[in-house]
Amino acid sequence: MTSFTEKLRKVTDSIWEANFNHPFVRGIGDGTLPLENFRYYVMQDAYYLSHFAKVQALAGGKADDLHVTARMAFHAQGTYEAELSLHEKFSTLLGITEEEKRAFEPSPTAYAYTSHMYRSAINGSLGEIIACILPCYWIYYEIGERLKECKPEEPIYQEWIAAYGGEWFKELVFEQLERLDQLALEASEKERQKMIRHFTISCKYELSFWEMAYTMEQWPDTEAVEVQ
Ligand SMILES: Cc1ncc(CN)c(N)n1
Repeated sequence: MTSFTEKLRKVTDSIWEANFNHPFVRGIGDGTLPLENFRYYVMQDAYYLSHFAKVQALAGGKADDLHVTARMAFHAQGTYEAELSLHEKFSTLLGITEEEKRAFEPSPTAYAYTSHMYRSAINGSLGEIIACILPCYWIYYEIGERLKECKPEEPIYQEWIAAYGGEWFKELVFEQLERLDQLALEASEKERQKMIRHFTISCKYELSFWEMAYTMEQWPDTEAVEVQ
């Protein structure tokens, strides 16, 4: 029998392919991505991850089972210790200054994606939240697997690939896949439909996030807007 997560993967396959083929992702693999774009990405992604960790913790608060609460807290800690510390390291290597960090503003896409996750965390069940945050785990895991054999010259890109192609990340991804399959079995049809919707929107936001970094997205220049 096809599992719920296998179905999710299948119905969103074209969005996944667009993620894999995005020039930002390909550019990490072959080393052609300008560091300026990666620098922009690191700053926006640090913002994204700091909210992702909070949503993981909020999901833990929705669990009936204390073991799941503890696991979600562990996942939030992993986001903080592993992923955000990697970004700290990249920030130093890329010369991102304290002043730049203070002046930082989330881009429209980073703001919208994190808002989408909070929406599921406030209104949704544990299953809905996991469905919403799963693309964040799963798409990066598959990208890590696909780029594993690539040898970009840039050491920062090598390290990024090694992080998402690593065993620690794989275990977390598979744990969440199993969890969501179990929650989907226990859920009503209406809840499963919401899970599919949250998951699909997040897959699209993952794609938008690459595009955001590739174009170094900015908010509209309000100076240029004439007030009538
Ligand atoms: C936007 C985004 N999505 C997923 C990941 C991988 N946790 C990430 N670092 N950033």
